[in-house]
Amino acid sequence: MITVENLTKSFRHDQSSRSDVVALDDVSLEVPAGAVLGVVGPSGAGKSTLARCIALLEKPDRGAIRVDGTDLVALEGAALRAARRHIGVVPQGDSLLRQRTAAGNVALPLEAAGMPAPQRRSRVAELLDLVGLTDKAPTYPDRLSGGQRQRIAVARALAAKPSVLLADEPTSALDPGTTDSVLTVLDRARSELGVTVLVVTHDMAVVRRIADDVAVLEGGRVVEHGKVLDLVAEPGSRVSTSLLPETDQAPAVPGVRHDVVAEVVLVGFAAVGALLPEAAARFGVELSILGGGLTRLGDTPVAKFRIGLTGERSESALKWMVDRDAHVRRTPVSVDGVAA
Ligand SMILES: Nc1ncnc2c1ncn2[C@@H]1O[C@H](COP(=O)(O)OP(=O)(O)OP(=O)(O)O)[C@@H](O)[C@H]1O
Repeated sequence: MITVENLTKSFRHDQSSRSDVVALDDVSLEVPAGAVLGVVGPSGAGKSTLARCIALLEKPDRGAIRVDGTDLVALEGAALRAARRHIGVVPQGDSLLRQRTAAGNVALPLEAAGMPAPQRRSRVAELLDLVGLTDKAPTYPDRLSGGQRQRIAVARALAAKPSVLLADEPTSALDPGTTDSVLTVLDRARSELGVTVLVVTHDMAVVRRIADDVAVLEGGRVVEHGKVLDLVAEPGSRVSTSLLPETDQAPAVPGVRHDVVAEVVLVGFAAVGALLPEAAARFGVELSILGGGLTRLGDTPVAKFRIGLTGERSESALKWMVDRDAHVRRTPVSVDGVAA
Protein backbone atom coordinates (compact mmCIF):
# COMPACT_ATOMS: atom_id res chain seq x y z
CA MET A 1 0.00 0.00 0.00
CA ILE A 2 1.24 3.47 -0.88
CA THR A 3 0.12 6.49 1.13
CA VAL A 4 1.11 9.98 0.07
CA GLU A 5 0.39 12.75 2.57
CA ASN A 6 0.58 16.49 1.89
CA LEU A 7 3.40 16.09 -0.60
CA THR A 8 4.85 19.38 -1.83
CA LYS A 9 7.71 19.82 -4.26
CA SER A 10 8.97 23.03 -5.88
CA PHE A 11 11.80 23.47 -8.33
CA ARG A 12 14.04 26.49 -7.95
CA HIS A 13 12.90 28.23 -11.10
CA ASP A 14 11.74 27.58 -14.57
CA GLN A 15 14.12 28.79 -17.25
CA SER A 16 11.70 31.16 -18.95
CA SER A 17 10.22 33.01 -15.96
CA ARG A 18 12.88 32.43 -13.28
CA SER A 19 10.09 32.01 -10.75
CA ASP A 20 9.74 28.88 -8.60
CA VAL A 21 7.69 26.08 -10.12
CA VAL A 22 5.37 24.30 -7.70
CA ALA A 23 5.29 20.84 -9.27
CA LEU A 24 3.32 19.21 -6.42
CA ASP A 25 1.10 21.24 -4.13
CA ASP A 26 -0.10 19.43 -1.01
CA VAL A 27 -0.83 16.13 -2.75
CA SER A 28 -2.44 13.37 -0.70
CA LEU A 29 -3.55 10.03 -2.05
CA GLU A 30 -3.60 6.35 -1.32
CA VAL A 31 -3.11 3.22 -3.40
CA PRO A 32 -4.47 0.09 -1.68
CA ALA A 33 -2.17 -2.96 -1.68
CA GLY A 34 -2.42 -4.89 -4.92
CA ALA A 35 -4.35 -2.15 -6.73
CA VAL A 36 -3.47 -0.23 -9.88
CA LEU A 37 -3.64 3.58 -9.66
CA GLY A 38 -3.65 5.58 -12.88
CA VAL A 39 -2.24 9.10 -12.46
CA VAL A 40 -3.52 11.33 -15.26
CA GLY A 41 -3.54 15.02 -16.08
CA PRO A 42 -2.28 17.53 -18.61
CA SER A 43 1.36 18.08 -19.43
CA GLY A 44 3.18 19.78 -16.56
CA ALA A 45 0.56 18.71 -13.98
CA GLY A 46 3.21 17.06 -11.79
CA LYS A 47 2.60 13.40 -12.66
CA SER A 48 6.24 12.46 -13.25
CA THR A 49 7.38 14.45 -10.23
CA LEU A 50 4.95 12.47 -8.09
CA ALA A 51 6.29 9.17 -9.47
CA ARG A 52 9.90 10.32 -9.02
CA CYS A 53 9.24 11.33 -5.40
CA ILE A 54 7.65 7.95 -4.63
CA ALA A 55 10.60 6.23 -6.37
CA LEU A 56 12.87 8.22 -4.04
CA LEU A 57 14.61 9.80 -7.02
CA GLU A 58 13.42 13.25 -5.96
CA LYS A 59 13.21 14.55 -2.38
CA PRO A 60 9.96 16.37 -1.60
CA ASP A 61 10.03 19.70 0.26
CA ARG A 62 7.31 18.53 2.61
CA GLY A 63 5.04 15.58 3.24
CA ALA A 64 5.22 11.85 3.81
CA ILE A 65 5.38 8.86 1.47
CA ARG A 66 4.54 5.61 3.18
CA VAL A 67 5.02 2.25 1.53
CA ASP A 68 3.55 -0.54 3.62
CA GLY A 69 3.59 1.84 6.59
CA THR A 70 7.22 3.06 6.47
CA ASP A 71 7.78 6.77 5.80
CA LEU A 72 10.36 6.78 3.01
CA VAL A 73 11.00 10.54 3.10
CA ALA A 74 12.61 10.21 6.52
CA LEU A 75 15.07 7.50 5.43
CA GLU A 76 18.74 8.07 4.68
CA GLY A 77 21.85 6.09 3.78
CA ALA A 78 21.61 2.29 3.88
CA ALA A 79 17.95 2.34 4.95
CA LEU A 80 17.09 4.51 1.93
CA ARG A 81 18.97 2.19 -0.42
CA ALA A 82 17.18 -0.83 1.04
CA ALA A 83 13.79 0.91 0.66
CA ARG A 84 14.54 1.69 -2.99
CA ARG A 85 14.89 -2.02 -3.68
CA HIS A 86 11.22 -2.49 -2.72
CA ILE A 87 10.17 -0.07 -5.44
CA GLY A 88 10.40 -1.18 -9.05
CA VAL A 89 10.61 1.60 -11.63
CA VAL A 90 9.81 1.51 -15.34
CA PRO A 91 11.32 4.83 -16.43
CA GLN A 92 9.87 7.07 -19.11
CA GLY A 93 11.19 6.35 -22.62
CA ASP A 94 13.58 3.72 -23.85
CA SER A 95 15.56 2.62 -20.82
CA LEU A 96 17.24 -0.68 -21.78
CA LEU A 97 20.99 -0.98 -22.14
CA ARG A 98 21.70 -1.46 -25.86
CA GLN A 99 24.79 -3.57 -25.34
CA ARG A 100 22.98 -6.14 -23.20
CA THR A 101 20.54 -8.80 -24.32
CA ALA A 102 16.96 -8.87 -23.06
CA ALA A 103 17.99 -11.42 -20.40
CA GLY A 104 21.06 -9.32 -19.54
CA ASN A 105 18.89 -6.28 -18.95
CA VAL A 106 16.51 -8.19 -16.69
CA ALA A 107 19.50 -9.59 -14.75
CA LEU A 108 20.98 -6.15 -14.00
CA PRO A 109 19.29 -5.48 -10.64
CA LEU A 110 19.99 -9.06 -9.57
CA GLU A 111 23.69 -8.64 -10.33
CA ALA A 112 23.70 -5.37 -8.42
CA ALA A 113 22.15 -7.19 -5.44
CA GLY A 114 24.90 -9.85 -5.62
CA MET A 115 22.61 -12.79 -6.45
CA PRO A 116 24.66 -15.90 -7.41
CA ALA A 117 24.57 -16.86 -11.10
CA PRO A 118 22.45 -20.07 -10.91
CA GLN A 119 19.67 -18.34 -8.94
CA ARG A 120 19.93 -15.35 -11.20
CA ARG A 121 19.39 -17.49 -14.27
CA SER A 122 16.27 -19.10 -12.89
CA ARG A 123 14.85 -15.76 -11.69
CA VAL A 124 15.46 -14.17 -15.10
CA ALA A 125 13.71 -17.12 -16.77
CA GLU A 126 10.73 -16.68 -14.44
CA LEU A 127 10.52 -12.97 -15.27
CA LEU A 128 10.81 -13.49 -19.02
CA ASP A 129 8.01 -16.03 -18.75
CA LEU A 130 5.88 -13.55 -16.80
CA VAL A 131 6.19 -10.97 -19.59
CA GLY A 132 5.78 -13.60 -22.34
CA LEU A 133 9.24 -13.11 -23.87
CA THR A 134 11.11 -16.31 -23.02
CA ASP A 135 12.16 -16.71 -26.65
CA LYS A 136 13.71 -13.22 -26.70
CA ALA A 137 16.24 -13.90 -23.92
CA PRO A 138 19.30 -13.70 -26.24
CA THR A 139 17.94 -10.80 -28.34
CA TYR A 140 19.44 -7.30 -28.16
CA PRO A 141 17.08 -4.31 -27.66
CA ASP A 142 17.62 -3.07 -31.23
CA ARG A 143 15.97 -6.25 -32.52
CA LEU A 144 12.94 -5.95 -30.20
CA SER A 145 9.76 -4.00 -30.94
CA GLY A 146 8.87 -0.98 -28.78
CA GLY A 147 6.30 -3.03 -26.86
CA GLN A 148 8.73 -5.89 -26.28
CA ARG A 149 11.34 -3.43 -24.96
CA GLN A 150 8.77 -2.04 -22.51
CA ARG A 151 7.85 -5.53 -21.35
CA ILE A 152 11.54 -6.25 -20.71
CA ALA A 153 11.73 -2.97 -18.77
CA VAL A 154 8.78 -4.16 -16.65
CA ALA A 155 10.48 -7.55 -16.06
CA ARG A 156 13.66 -5.72 -14.98
CA ALA A 157 11.65 -3.49 -12.62
CA LEU A 158 10.10 -6.59 -11.04
CA ALA A 159 13.39 -8.50 -10.71
CA ALA A 160 14.08 -7.67 -7.08
CA LYS A 161 10.52 -8.61 -6.06
CA PRO A 162 9.37 -5.08 -5.23
CA SER A 163 6.06 -4.52 -3.44
CA VAL A 164 5.47 -1.40 -5.52
CA LEU A 165 5.84 -0.84 -9.27
CA LEU A 166 5.97 2.66 -10.77
CA ALA A 167 5.61 3.08 -14.51
CA ASP A 168 5.96 6.51 -16.13
CA GLU A 169 4.13 6.70 -19.48
CA PRO A 170 4.82 3.02 -20.22
CA THR A 171 2.73 3.07 -23.40
CA SER A 172 3.49 6.47 -24.92
CA ALA A 173 4.65 6.09 -28.53
CA LEU A 174 3.14 2.60 -28.81
CA ASP A 175 0.30 1.67 -31.14
CA PRO A 176 -2.93 0.37 -29.55
CA GLY A 177 -2.16 -3.34 -30.15
CA THR A 178 1.29 -3.07 -28.59
CA THR A 179 -0.07 -0.92 -25.77
CA ASP A 180 -2.36 -3.78 -24.87
CA SER A 181 0.51 -6.26 -24.48
CA VAL A 182 2.33 -3.90 -22.09
CA LEU A 183 -0.84 -3.27 -20.07
CA THR A 184 -1.45 -7.02 -19.83
CA VAL A 185 1.97 -7.40 -18.25
CA LEU A 186 1.34 -4.58 -15.73
CA ASP A 187 -2.01 -6.14 -14.90
CA ARG A 188 -0.32 -9.50 -14.38
CA ALA A 189 2.19 -7.92 -11.96
CA ARG A 190 -0.77 -6.96 -9.81
CA SER A 191 -2.86 -10.09 -10.20
CA GLU A 192 -0.12 -12.75 -10.10
CA LEU A 193 2.47 -11.07 -7.87
CA GLY A 194 0.22 -8.84 -5.74
CA VAL A 195 2.34 -5.79 -6.56
CA THR A 196 0.84 -2.32 -5.99
CA VAL A 197 1.11 -0.45 -9.29
CA LEU A 198 1.16 3.29 -10.02
CA VAL A 199 0.99 4.19 -13.70
CA VAL A 200 1.56 7.75 -14.89
CA THR A 201 -0.19 8.27 -18.20
CA HIS A 202 -1.80 10.88 -20.41
CA ASP A 203 -3.81 8.10 -22.05
CA MET A 204 -7.24 7.41 -20.56
CA ALA A 205 -7.23 4.07 -22.42
CA VAL A 206 -4.68 2.90 -19.83
CA VAL A 207 -7.06 3.86 -17.02
CA ARG A 208 -9.96 2.22 -18.83
CA ARG A 209 -8.05 -1.02 -19.30
CA ILE A 210 -6.20 -1.65 -15.99
CA ALA A 211 -6.77 1.00 -13.30
CA ASP A 212 -8.78 0.26 -10.17
CA ASP A 213 -8.25 3.80 -8.90
CA VAL A 214 -7.45 7.06 -10.62
CA ALA A 215 -5.96 10.39 -9.53
CA VAL A 216 -6.33 13.43 -11.75
CA LEU A 217 -3.62 16.04 -11.26
CA GLU A 218 -3.84 19.63 -12.46
CA GLY A 219 -1.31 22.31 -11.65
CA GLY A 220 0.31 20.10 -9.01
CA ARG A 221 -2.95 19.43 -7.16
CA VAL A 222 -5.19 16.38 -6.99
CA VAL A 223 -8.52 17.45 -8.46
CA GLU A 224 -10.16 14.01 -8.51
CA HIS A 225 -9.19 10.77 -6.79
CA GLY A 226 -10.99 7.55 -6.09
CA LYS A 227 -12.16 4.25 -7.50
CA VAL A 228 -12.71 4.42 -11.25
CA LEU A 229 -16.12 2.77 -10.91
CA ASP A 230 -17.20 5.33 -8.27
CA LEU A 231 -15.93 8.35 -10.20
CA VAL A 232 -17.63 7.37 -13.46
CA ALA A 233 -20.93 7.41 -11.59
CA GLU A 234 -20.41 11.03 -10.48
CA PRO A 235 -22.14 13.29 -12.98
CA GLY A 236 -19.76 15.79 -14.51
CA SER A 237 -16.58 14.26 -13.07
CA ARG A 238 -13.57 14.47 -15.39
CA VAL A 239 -13.19 10.70 -15.22
CA SER A 240 -16.82 10.15 -16.16
CA THR A 241 -16.62 12.64 -19.03
CA SER A 242 -13.53 11.03 -20.50
CA LEU A 243 -14.43 7.36 -20.01
CA LEU A 244 -18.17 7.10 -20.59
CA PRO A 245 -20.12 7.55 -23.84
CA GLU A 246 -21.55 11.00 -24.49
CA THR A 247 -25.26 11.46 -24.08
CA ASP A 248 -25.51 15.10 -25.16
CA GLN A 249 -26.36 14.47 -28.76
CA ALA A 250 -29.56 12.73 -27.79
CA PRO A 251 -31.73 12.78 -30.89
CA ALA A 252 -35.06 14.38 -30.29
CA VAL A 253 -37.99 12.14 -31.07
CA PRO A 254 -40.53 14.48 -32.64
CA GLY A 255 -43.92 14.40 -31.06
CA VAL A 256 -42.95 12.00 -28.26
CA ARG A 257 -43.74 13.33 -24.84
CA HIS A 258 -41.71 11.99 -21.92
CA ASP A 259 -42.82 12.53 -18.37
CA VAL A 260 -39.31 12.11 -17.02
CA VAL A 261 -35.94 12.45 -18.72
CA ALA A 262 -32.81 11.33 -16.89
CA GLU A 263 -29.20 10.40 -17.36
CA VAL A 264 -28.51 6.94 -15.95
CA VAL A 265 -25.17 5.28 -15.24
CA LEU A 266 -25.32 1.50 -14.78
CA VAL A 267 -22.33 -0.44 -13.46
CA GLY A 268 -21.89 -4.21 -13.71
CA PHE A 269 -23.40 -7.10 -15.68
CA ALA A 270 -26.70 -7.32 -13.80
CA ALA A 271 -27.47 -3.61 -13.98
CA VAL A 272 -26.41 -3.16 -17.59
CA GLY A 273 -28.23 -6.27 -18.78
CA ALA A 274 -31.55 -6.10 -17.02
CA LEU A 275 -32.34 -2.98 -15.00
CA LEU A 276 -33.98 -0.79 -17.66
CA PRO A 277 -36.29 -3.40 -19.22
CA GLU A 278 -37.22 -4.69 -15.77
CA ALA A 279 -38.11 -1.19 -14.53
CA ALA A 280 -40.23 -0.59 -17.62
CA ALA A 281 -42.09 -3.89 -17.27
CA ARG A 282 -42.57 -3.67 -13.51
CA PHE A 283 -44.06 -0.16 -13.59
CA GLY A 284 -45.81 -0.37 -16.95
CA VAL A 285 -43.97 2.63 -18.42
CA GLU A 286 -42.58 3.32 -21.89
CA LEU A 287 -38.83 3.62 -21.67
CA SER A 288 -36.90 5.12 -24.60
CA ILE A 289 -33.14 5.36 -24.86
CA LEU A 290 -32.41 8.84 -26.20
CA GLY A 291 -28.64 8.61 -26.29
CA GLY A 292 -25.47 7.24 -24.73
CA GLY A 293 -24.12 3.75 -24.97
CA LEU A 294 -22.19 0.90 -23.44
CA THR A 295 -18.50 0.63 -22.62
CA ARG A 296 -16.20 -1.55 -20.55
CA LEU A 297 -13.88 -0.52 -17.71
CA GLY A 298 -11.45 -3.35 -17.04
CA ASP A 299 -13.77 -6.37 -16.94
CA THR A 300 -16.82 -4.40 -15.86
CA PRO A 301 -19.48 -3.32 -18.34
CA VAL A 302 -20.70 0.23 -17.72
CA ALA A 303 -23.51 2.00 -19.53
CA LYS A 304 -24.48 5.63 -19.64
CA PHE A 305 -27.82 6.37 -21.20
CA ARG A 306 -30.13 9.29 -21.45
CA ILE A 307 -33.59 7.84 -21.04
CA GLY A 308 -37.11 9.13 -21.44
CA LEU A 309 -39.92 7.61 -19.39
CA THR A 310 -43.57 7.93 -20.26
CA GLY A 311 -46.41 6.77 -18.09
CA GLU A 312 -48.08 7.48 -14.76
CA ARG A 313 -45.56 5.53 -12.72
CA SER A 314 -42.42 7.01 -14.34
CA GLU A 315 -41.24 8.54 -11.06
CA SER A 316 -41.64 5.23 -9.23
CA ALA A 317 -39.71 3.42 -11.96
CA LEU A 318 -36.86 5.90 -11.61
CA LYS A 319 -36.81 5.57 -7.83
CA TRP A 320 -36.80 1.77 -8.16
CA MET A 321 -33.69 2.01 -10.36
CA VAL A 322 -31.95 4.27 -7.80
CA ASP A 323 -32.75 1.75 -5.06
CA ARG A 324 -30.96 -0.85 -7.22
CA ASP A 325 -27.77 1.24 -7.42
CA ALA A 326 -28.39 2.95 -10.73
CA HIS A 327 -26.84 6.42 -10.68
CA VAL A 328 -29.57 8.71 -11.89
CA ARG A 329 -29.52 12.41 -12.68
CA ARG A 330 -32.77 14.08 -13.70
CA THR A 331 -32.54 16.44 -16.62
CA PRO A 332 -35.13 19.07 -17.49
CA VAL A 333 -37.93 18.05 -19.82
CA SER A 334 -38.59 20.57 -22.59
CA VAL A 335 -41.97 21.37 -24.08
CA ASP A 336 -41.91 18.46 -26.51
CA GLY A 337 -40.88 16.15 -23.74
CA VAL A 338 -37.29 15.62 -24.85
CA ALA A 339 -34.36 16.65 -22.67
CA ALA A 340 -33.47 20.34 -22.96
N1 LIG B 1 14.04 19.00 -12.57
C1 LIG B 1 13.19 20.02 -12.78
N2 LIG B 1 13.62 21.31 -12.73
C2 LIG B 1 12.76 22.33 -12.91
N3 LIG B 1 11.44 22.19 -13.13
C3 LIG B 1 10.94 20.94 -13.19
C4 LIG B 1 11.79 19.79 -13.03
N4 LIG B 1 11.02 18.68 -13.14
C5 LIG B 1 9.75 19.11 -13.37
N5 LIG B 1 9.72 20.47 -13.40
C6 LIG B 1 8.52 21.30 -13.59
O1 LIG B 1 7.52 20.84 -12.68
C7 LIG B 1 6.24 20.84 -13.32
C8 LIG B 1 5.66 19.43 -13.29
O2 LIG B 1 6.43 18.62 -14.18
P1 LIG B 1 6.18 17.07 -14.38
O3 LIG B 1 7.20 16.57 -15.35
O4 LIG B 1 6.08 16.40 -13.07
O5 LIG B 1 4.73 17.09 -15.07
P2 LIG B 1 3.99 15.93 -15.89
O6 LIG B 1 2.56 16.01 -15.47
O7 LIG B 1 4.70 14.66 -15.70
O8 LIG B 1 4.14 16.44 -17.38
P3 LIG B 1 4.31 15.56 -18.73
O9 LIG B 1 2.99 14.89 -18.94
O10 LIG B 1 4.57 16.63 -19.75
O11 LIG B 1 5.44 14.63 -18.51
C9 LIG B 1 6.45 21.38 -14.72
O12 LIG B 1 6.18 22.78 -14.70
C10 LIG B 1 7.92 21.12 -15.00
O13 LIG B 1 8.44 22.07 -15.89
